[in-house]
Amino acid sequence: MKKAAGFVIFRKVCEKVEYLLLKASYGSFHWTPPKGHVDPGEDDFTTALRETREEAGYKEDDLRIYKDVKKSLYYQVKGKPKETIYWLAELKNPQQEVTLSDEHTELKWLEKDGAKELVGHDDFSKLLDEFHEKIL
Ligand SMILES: Nc1ncnc2c1ncn2[C@@H]1O[C@H](COP(=O)(O)OP(=O)(O)OP(=O)(O)OP(=O)(O)OC[C@H]2O[C@@H](n3cnc4c(N)ncnc43)[C@H](O)[C@@H]2O)[C@@H](O)[C@H]1O
Repeated sequence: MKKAAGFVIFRKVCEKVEYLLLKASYGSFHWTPPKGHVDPGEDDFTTALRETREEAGYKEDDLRIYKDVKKSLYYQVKGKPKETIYWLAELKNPQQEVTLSDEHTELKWLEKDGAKELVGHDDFSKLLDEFHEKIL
């Protein structure tokens, strides 16, 4: 099965919790958190860190990672099954800007309901509700 891994990254701004979404520069121009394909021999967590560095410019030290808040989504891409694994992470410095790669054209920081609407997949909405409950 095709596998991807990444982080649902949030920041706290004036008591509000905002989630980071990136818009793909290809295909259906879909919005997701930073994540990407797990390379052969790479463990899922290493992939999540690598893809987040490549796609958003954030390093492990920039994040407060909730290692025990983790969930997989299962869906079909072009008729083939795919698993995408997310961990929850807080951006330590909410002012730190995203550096986009060529894989994305836009970014948004949105509160939970706006993020759910923009992504537009029920399983992601459920994940976000579950993760949101875990935020300290
Ligand atoms: N169509 C295309 N044209 C040109 N280059 C392409 C391409 N697709 C991929 N690439 C290349 O692949 C690279 C990306 O690879 P990676 O960056 O390594 O891998 P990825 O994030 O897992 O890829 P992708 O964006 O396709 O996955 P997602 O599951 O979000 O999204 C895959 C699909 O699943 C849908 N989806 C996302 N979440 C879903 C969910 N929860 N439920 C149902 N469908 C969902 C999305 O809307 C989307 O349609 C890019 O550099 C690009 O070059």
